[in-house]
Amino acid sequence: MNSSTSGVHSAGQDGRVLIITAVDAEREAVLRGLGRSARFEVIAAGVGPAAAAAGTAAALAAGNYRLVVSAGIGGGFPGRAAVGSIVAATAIVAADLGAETPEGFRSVDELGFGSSRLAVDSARTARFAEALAAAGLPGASGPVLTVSTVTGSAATAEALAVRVPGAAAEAMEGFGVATAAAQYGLPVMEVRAISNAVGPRDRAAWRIPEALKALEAASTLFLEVL
Ligand SMILES: O=C(O)c1cccc(C(=O)CC[C@H]2O[C@@H](n3cnc4c(=O)[nH]cnc43)[C@H](O)[C@@H]2O)c1
Repeated sequence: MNSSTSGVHSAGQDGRVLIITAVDAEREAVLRGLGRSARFEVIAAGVGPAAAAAGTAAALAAGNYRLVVSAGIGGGFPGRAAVGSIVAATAIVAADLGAETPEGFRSVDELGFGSSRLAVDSARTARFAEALAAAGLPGASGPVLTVSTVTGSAATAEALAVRVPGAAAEAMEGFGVATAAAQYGLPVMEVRAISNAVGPRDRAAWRIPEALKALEAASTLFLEVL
């Protein structure tokens, strides 16, 4: 057992909720919010959709879960999700999965190779969004994009917003987590605490401590909603 899977949340128990983060700082924020509840397992699986899918699949093969949640920090689309707010995904979209053509980007859907959009557990997502509002936490809902490259220009941000109408946030793991969950027939959710705006790269402007605090606050609501 490594440091990312050890602790009070790894006690064997049926029907738990599996929460996948990318890095340990996110995992620790989620654990602070959850307290000592044994209903949850929280694993830091690594950055990006491949690590997320592999880590999720390995956890699902080893345990008994009823729900999978992709959680962490993320970029918020201007006008949709402000820094410090919490986004509940209404869909999980692999926004850069496709082909570049002379006519522009073509998604895997258009290419006939599958779907770049996976459904979330809409009932639990709605309950979570209601709980955010009731707790007075700043929240937003909308599709959350999974990208392999963090957006770093206004042009890409605009292209993604056009590609996925209503896009609220982007991150790098949701589609991998959701793909693994789907293979096990399990419902999935994605929750992102916004650390930065999607747009021109300005790493110094990322508000990671604030986002981790928001992630911790959001995770307290998992106890009542999930
Ligand atoms: O440096 C730190 O202390 C630190 C603490 C927690 C997390 C990080 C990360 O850099 C995690 C990488 C993670 O962040 C997500 N993310 C955040 N903003 C964006 C974005 O604008 N576009 C795409 N992904 C974003 C992503 O899911 C990465 O896994 C550092």
